[in-house]
Amino acid sequence: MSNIDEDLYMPHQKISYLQSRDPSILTWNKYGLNKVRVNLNFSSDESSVQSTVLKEEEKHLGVYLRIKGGVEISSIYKIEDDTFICDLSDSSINNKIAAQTEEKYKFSTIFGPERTQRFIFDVTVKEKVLKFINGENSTIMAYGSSGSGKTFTLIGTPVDPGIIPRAIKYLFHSLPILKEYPQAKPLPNGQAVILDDNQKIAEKRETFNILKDLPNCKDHARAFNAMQERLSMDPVAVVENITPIISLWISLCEIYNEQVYDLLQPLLKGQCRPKLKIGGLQDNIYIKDLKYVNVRSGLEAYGILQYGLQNRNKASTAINLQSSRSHCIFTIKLVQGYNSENLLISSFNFCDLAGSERLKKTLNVGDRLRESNSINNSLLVLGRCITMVRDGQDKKQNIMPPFRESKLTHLFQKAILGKENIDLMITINPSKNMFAENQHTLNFSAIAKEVVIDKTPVKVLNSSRFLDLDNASREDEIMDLRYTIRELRDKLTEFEDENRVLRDEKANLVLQLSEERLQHEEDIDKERDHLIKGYREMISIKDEQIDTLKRDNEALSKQIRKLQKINQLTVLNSSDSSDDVNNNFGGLSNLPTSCQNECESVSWAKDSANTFQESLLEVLMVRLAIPLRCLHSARYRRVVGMKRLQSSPSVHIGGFAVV
Ligand SMILES: Nc1ncnc2c1ncn2[C@@H]1O[C@H](COP(=O)(O)OP(=O)(O)OP(=O)(O)O)[C@@H](O)[C@H]1O
Repeated sequence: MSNIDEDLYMPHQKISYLQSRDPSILTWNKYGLNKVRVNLNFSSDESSVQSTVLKEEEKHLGVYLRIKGGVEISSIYKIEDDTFICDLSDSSINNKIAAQTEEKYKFSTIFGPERTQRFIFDVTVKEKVLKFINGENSTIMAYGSSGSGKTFTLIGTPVDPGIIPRAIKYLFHSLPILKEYPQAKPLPNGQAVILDDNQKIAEKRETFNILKDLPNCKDHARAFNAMQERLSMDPVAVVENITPIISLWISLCEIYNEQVYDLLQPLLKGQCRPKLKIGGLQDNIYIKDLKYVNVRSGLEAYGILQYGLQNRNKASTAINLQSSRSHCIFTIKLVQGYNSENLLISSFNFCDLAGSERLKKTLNVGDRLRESNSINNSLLVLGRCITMVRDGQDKKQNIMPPFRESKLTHLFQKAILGKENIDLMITINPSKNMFAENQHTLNFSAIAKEVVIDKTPVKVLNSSRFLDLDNASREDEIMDLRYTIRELRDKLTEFEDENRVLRDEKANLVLQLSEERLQHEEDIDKERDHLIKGYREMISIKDEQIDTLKRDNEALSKQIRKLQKINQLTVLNSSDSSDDVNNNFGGLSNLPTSCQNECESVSWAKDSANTFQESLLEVLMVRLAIPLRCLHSARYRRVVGMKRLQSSPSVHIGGFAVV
């Protein structure tokens, strides 16, 4: 250890608490009530590990129910010991499907709204922490609808910490002081390696770097210290046969929209959080490249947890102002032993599932809707997997549930199959308007409660195969390759299915297109025929009009010719010798042929019944300038074809008043 630079860890003033010891460590064993001796069993003989006799209750998955506090409990719910009863006869819940009057759900323990965080921790987790120190793996999963209190139960608040901070506290309370530098590190594939001096320094620097970036670290430190004071009187467990190698590591990741992200990975400005892959096979599924951060005290672990939680995807929905939009997995790993050949690795997973959501209630759209769909889908797969495990166990059949359909079930398949300690913390909001959500959650819990744990949890021991990193990584590579082959095969089948669907869709579209084209052509033909018919009709109407006009024109020309003759006669016989009349009538005798056209064009513009007469008058008065009084004579009237001209002294023609 000589080359380790002690100055490297000189605490920055702001994070000085990180280097101080937990008060719990200083008071370690001071309140040593109910001491528990933990005996580490390093025997690699599995039969010795499996010889432990399970209690009847432990043979099934542990399913706890927590009823949310601070809300009015609906009268339809009743608690009788460990049984939760829903009164389905209540008309207000409008449950049309219900055939029976009540539904009963049995749980390992029911925590009413009055139960404190501490009580819940004591019942559900405390003993598991000791098992964890003793080398066993455990998982606690919080399941419930959005806003029912999953995050509150697991994380809690600074004044009312949940299961995880209490577990951290209790763990460090029970362990002796850990060495300044970690001696061994867990590998992603579940094994562990001994660290050399440089690696030890690098790991310690990593922890320091994360904590120095933690905003509000003083608040977190204060919250944690306050919690420690409250917990200091708790009974502690004491590990008596401590091994020379003992290191604690934590990781935090989330499954968001079916992608795994490392929440402890510090990012540069503008850098996106990288997506992680899942590796391994069957009983050894793990997240590749997930970061494990070394911690030496509860305070450090709490700080790192807070750092990661700040990176978690949260958003406001109509149901919960701070709704978790992802499944979040917090893992504590403990590596203990004597040398690389005798290392025992245990892990404790805390999984805060995102809440199931009814889209009608959350009013989600856009990103929130996409998240809801992905959350609901993965919870649906979880439900299907648990149901199939239960059914398989019932019928003693080897059914393989669709674990790979979601990242969550893929990761926890060993625990769901009952090969590892797993407990479910079911949370419900007991208000009446959450009835449908609660029924769904309770039905899920009823199935989960029947899953049998078929093996005593097996301890993970380092075997000689994993003695050095080279071997471990080669083993890892083989597993990776196997996994990739399987993944590629799955993808190929998926692609083939998709391809078939697409081909069918294409054929349908081509058919549809040709049908539409035919239909379109028919429409065009119909339209064209219709237009042609219309034009033809219009042409025949116009022809008729032309004929009428021609006839009118001929009649007009006849009249004009008659007028010309009359005019000549009038000039010869007229008793009216006024100059005007003479001039005009003289002009009329020389009436040019264009005058006939004038008459014609005027009559064209008219549309009244007397068109022809009016046109004639117009020609006589305007073009030939025959005074109105002359037109009153019987001769003109006869020519024009009118019995009598208007008595009015003026006639309006073409907008001009002719007097
Ligand atoms: N047992 C309880 N007593 C008092 N308050 C509670 C309790 N459980 C939850 N709450 C409060 O209810 C609100 C919603 O709780 P929480 O965020 O834990 O729900 P959730 O189930 O995690 O929701 P989501 O799935 O949307 O993330 C929070 O303000 C929390 O403090």
